[in-house]
Amino acid sequence: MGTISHVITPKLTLPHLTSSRFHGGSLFPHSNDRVSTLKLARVSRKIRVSSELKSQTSSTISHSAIDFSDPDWKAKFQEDFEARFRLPHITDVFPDDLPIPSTFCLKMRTPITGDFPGNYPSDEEWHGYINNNDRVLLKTIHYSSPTSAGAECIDPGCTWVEQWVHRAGPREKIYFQPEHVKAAIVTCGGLCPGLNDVIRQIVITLEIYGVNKIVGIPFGYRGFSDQELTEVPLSRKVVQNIHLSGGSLLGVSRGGPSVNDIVDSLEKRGINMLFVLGGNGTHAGANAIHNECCKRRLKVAVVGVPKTIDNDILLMDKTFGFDTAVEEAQRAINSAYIEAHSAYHGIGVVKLMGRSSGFIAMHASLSSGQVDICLIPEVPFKLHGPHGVLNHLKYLLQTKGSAVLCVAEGAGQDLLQKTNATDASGNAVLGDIGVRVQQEIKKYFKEIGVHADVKYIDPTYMIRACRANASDGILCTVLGQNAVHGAFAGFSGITVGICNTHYAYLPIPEVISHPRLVDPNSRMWHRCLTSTGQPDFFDDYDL
Ligand SMILES: Nc1ncnc2c1ncn2[C@@H]1O[C@H](COP(=O)(O)OP(=O)(O)O)[C@@H](O)[C@H]1O
Ligand SMILES: O=P(O)(O)OC[C@H]1O[C@](O)(COP(=O)(O)O)[C@@H](O)[C@@H]1O
Ligand SMILES: [Mg+2]
Repeated sequence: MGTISHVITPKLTLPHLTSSRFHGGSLFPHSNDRVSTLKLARVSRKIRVSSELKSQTSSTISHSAIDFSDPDWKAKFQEDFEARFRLPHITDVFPDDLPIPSTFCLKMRTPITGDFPGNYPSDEEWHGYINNNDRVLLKTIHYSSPTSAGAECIDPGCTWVEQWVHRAGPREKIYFQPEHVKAAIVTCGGLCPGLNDVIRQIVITLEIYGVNKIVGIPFGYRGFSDQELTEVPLSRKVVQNIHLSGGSLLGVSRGGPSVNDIVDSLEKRGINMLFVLGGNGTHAGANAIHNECCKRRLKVAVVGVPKTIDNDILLMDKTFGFDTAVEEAQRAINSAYIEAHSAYHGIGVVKLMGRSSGFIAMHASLSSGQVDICLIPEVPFKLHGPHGVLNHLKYLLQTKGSAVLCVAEGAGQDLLQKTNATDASGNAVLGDIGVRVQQEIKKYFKEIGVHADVKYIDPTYMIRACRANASDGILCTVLGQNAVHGAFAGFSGITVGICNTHYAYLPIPEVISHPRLVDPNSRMWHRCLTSTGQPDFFDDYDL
């Protein structure tokens, strides 16, 4: 694809009180500056972010290697970007593989007649296909300066550089004959609302292409090696109503067999399309499976659908299940609020999931409007001392009579004893910050002789075991369908996500290089601080 170059020439100017229309100049000299100074005084605590965190919150690229004195740096950057986001394809390994016309054509397949190859669509023109050169723009804001809120600039001058990724959807030509496909679906890691919706859509879409060998692998990657676990045959009939309940029809697990064993199992079972639903770990596994299949010259399409309520996958607007988890968390926060509000000097503490990313806690706090203190892993805090959480709670009891604190499970780990323990997937087992915060609050108020009625709510598993809400239901539907389109189009080692409201295919390594984190200098975190009214819980010299 050629590079499309844009010159930003702002034609639309917003009417402003300082414009010449207002005779005698501005009614409010420097009003803009003053308002923003006042407003931002509370929220613009530019948090000193470690360089590690900085690189993790900016979701595209490490720019340190770019030589900006080179007049061609922008073209080179875009070329490099295009190469990085190129989608691995079956023809990389099988260059002689020829595509056939797609069997996905809604016009031809309503009602589904089922038998192939006799029912391939005719030559009739249908405009429902995505062109392989279609692209989605990854970044849509032109920041005029690196100091603009949330700016993600590539060069010090904040040059506008377009970053295009591949558009998801059905292609006119496909690389698998439906009658030769055996498709498998596997769900790994922890639960997440919407898993059943995605399974359902994958099955339904595969059937529309004409696939009739579809199986589920039980209990995550473990199902590939455990002899006691047998494949689950899947069809539209089986999955018709599964989205009405939470969990996964197939079950989930952490840990499991080696990549070699998984690929052995794929070979033995004759699986040539694998749909992998999971988070960072699962995708690392999916990419390794894809690489191993390439190495063994197996024609297998491995396509991921990102699943994580933590919303910690890079580049995407959000992952499915996140919205539902935030919504479900409202019930816990509201209960904490009612309890705290109804008690004399009541303090409600709610612990929410979020291993390394505080998105659930931040969004749930923002959404509820009932939280006074939100603590997330990305922002350090102190419990004790004049600027600590406990002193602020005392202030809240004095001024409001009650308080609600929402803490993400990965927050404040520096305050807890490190265990070095890991789960079966190798994820660090975290100390319980919710319990610790609760204990410290009780101890503190006892010590200072102030009455405090502390209620602790831990809805952890409740927010992820529920059924997907309507908006997640739609997201799951589109992701599931696009996963199948991606596999039939011959892509492998890819995943599907929503980027700037459009659906895109992304090479797996680009989305899992590190967990996506809340940027403490982002507008969303600032909005959260404005909403809760909380101060900084650390001093500059603490960092
Ligand atoms: N780096 C990796 N390479 C291969 N497989 C992995 C890797 N990390 C995790 N896995 C496997 O992926 C599955 C899910 O990983 P886990 O971290 O528990 O959940 P999630 O995918 O939600 O992050 C597990 O079966 C685990 O063994
Ligand atoms: O008890 P489990 O199953 O290990 O799950 C706990 C973890 O699951 C999560 O909800 C999601 O993690 P995954 O994306 O790895 O599944 C984390 O927030 C949490 O730490
Ligand atoms: Mg994970």
